[in-house]
Amino acid sequence: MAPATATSTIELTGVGRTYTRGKKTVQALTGVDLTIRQGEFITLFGPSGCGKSTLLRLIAGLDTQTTGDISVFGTTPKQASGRKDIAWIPQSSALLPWLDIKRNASLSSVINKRADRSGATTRKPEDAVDILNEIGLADFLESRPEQLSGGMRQRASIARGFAQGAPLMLMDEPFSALDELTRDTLRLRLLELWDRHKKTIVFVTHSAQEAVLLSDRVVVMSPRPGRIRQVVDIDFPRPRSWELVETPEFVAKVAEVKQILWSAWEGDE
Ligand SMILES: Nc1ncnc2c1ncn2[C@@H]1O[C@H](COP(=O)(O)OP(=O)(O)OP(=O)(O)O)[C@@H](O)[C@H]1O
Repeated sequence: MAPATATSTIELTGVGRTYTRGKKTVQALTGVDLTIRQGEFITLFGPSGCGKSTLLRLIAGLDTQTTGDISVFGTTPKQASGRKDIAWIPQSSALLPWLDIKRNASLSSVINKRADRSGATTRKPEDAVDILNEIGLADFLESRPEQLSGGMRQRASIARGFAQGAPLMLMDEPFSALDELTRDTLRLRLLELWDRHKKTIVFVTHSAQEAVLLSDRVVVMSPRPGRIRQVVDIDFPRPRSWELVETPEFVAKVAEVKQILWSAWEGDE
């Protein structure tokens, strides 16, 4: 395994994942080499079936690679997950319906007390109410999930992830079920939180525009078998705003990222 450097959070070396069901074999990922730096916002971008979620699940320790090595903060993903150093933000908010938003967002502090007492974790739990305020839910702390819109529920889910205090956050298409206007707002809110709380974020999306707006680097992937085509640096200054999206440079960068994807597909045929 490649040694993790002081500034690297995640090292993936020759990572592959093959699923076998009966006589059928699916090579979901092959030959993935990637180093993710501490504090980086990195996005996995590609079409359906290129292995984005598989890769995220491997980093989370929810699944195990068939080949290669993964190091998260110098240990296996499962060990990092056991230390509560990884927060997972799912596609749908997955809040507990019988708890109000404040209690939902605070839940991890209650659940993870044992890991905190062991002293092994590097996570620093944060006040859930502070983060709910930051993400614009100050007036809804006592509301239950069913009383909120889909966008508000997803905000609460993101707040819960940040309140957990894990240094690494894995986000699997967290905005995909939301309408375009809500997505636009939440993208910027997420960037503000990331900037203030200094997390490493690995984010999965189908949207080239979302990938370019949010990321320091975009990992462009292609399917059959799932692999990395190219890693694209996104150098636009931060903080980023909607004015950036209108600029010719931004539009050109989105086109460049899409072009890498299309050329990968043409190469497959
Ligand atoms: N548990 C599993 N058993 C068998 N095949 C699987 C399993 N999980 C994923 N696959 C296959 O692995 C490939 C990659 O799937 P994965 O969900 O990682 O892709 P994705 O890029 O996240 O797709 P999407 O954007 O649609 O979520 C697909 O061909 C999928 O059918």
